[in-house]
Amino acid sequence: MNSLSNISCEAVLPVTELKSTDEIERSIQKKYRKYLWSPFIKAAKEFSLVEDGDRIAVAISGGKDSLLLAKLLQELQRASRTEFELVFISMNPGFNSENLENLKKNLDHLRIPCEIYDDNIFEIAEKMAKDYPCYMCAKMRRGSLYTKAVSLGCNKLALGHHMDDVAETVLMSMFQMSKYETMLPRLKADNFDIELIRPLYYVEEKDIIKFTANNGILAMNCGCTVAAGKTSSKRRETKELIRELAKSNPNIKKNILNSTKNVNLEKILGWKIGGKKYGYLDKY
Ligand SMILES: Nc1ncnc2c1ncn2[C@@H]1O[C@H](COP(=O)(O)OP(=O)(O)OP(=O)(O)O)[C@@H](O)[C@H]1O
Repeated sequence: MNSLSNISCEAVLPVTELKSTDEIERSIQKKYRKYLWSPFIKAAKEFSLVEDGDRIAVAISGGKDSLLLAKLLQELQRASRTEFELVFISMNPGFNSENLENLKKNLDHLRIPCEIYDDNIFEIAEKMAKDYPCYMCAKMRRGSLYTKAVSLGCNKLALGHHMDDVAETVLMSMFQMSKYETMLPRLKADNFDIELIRPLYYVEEKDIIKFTANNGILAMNCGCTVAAGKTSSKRRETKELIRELAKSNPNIKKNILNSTKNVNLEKILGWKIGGKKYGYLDKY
């Protein structure tokens, strides 16, 4: 076993015993309708994420976000007139046996018929980029999931990124890379004939945590050193910053996300389209 897979982290712990599958499924439409179902539907409609004839691979990491993503898409399939197929896939990057057993237990209890396949990216990421393996790991994970989804005949791959991930990404681009851009809710994959969709785009992480903890689900919290808080992570710093700012501005995450819908190009110094750079002085 490699060291990335063998560290425990601050957990989202259940605050009750595990609820029955029926109860958990019902809670999506009842107790959490406003916080989970409605924002999920809003994003699905606004960005046409799910369409007739789609065959969607749902990427399950075993964490709280993708478990909820699977349940929401199953519920949509049950409730909507749109005809689409779902295929659930989980890449085992070298999880320890405890995590793997828990993942299988959760999939079984939540009635998610998921194929778990091995791709030992932890070991490779750690060898190639020992101090900051995140980037390498994420890149390899994306390639692995695209390849698997395409091999299963899927035209879309659904990921569990949520509103907090989006807001953090916008700030990280500005603070770390001096550029303004966001994580898109739907995009064509580079080098693969597949689209990536993010149906939790408008769902807040705190509501996913409530759903998970109050239904007694012990989701996988992290399978690696970085998520366990052992290595410096810019994302963690940014999350902390937004949390701090939200104390005086509760709308901060929504505002950051919405700012990417309201870019006033007349008050921007420079921008890029199709790899070409433009500046506001071009028209003078
Ligand atoms: N090992 C994996 N197998 C399949 N899908 C994965 C895997 N790891 C990540 N994903 C997909 O990529 C998304 C983003 O990954 P990330 O590691 O940022 O997860 P996260 O924000 O902790 O979400 P989650 O709670 O679902 O783990 C996940 O929600 C999931 O859809």
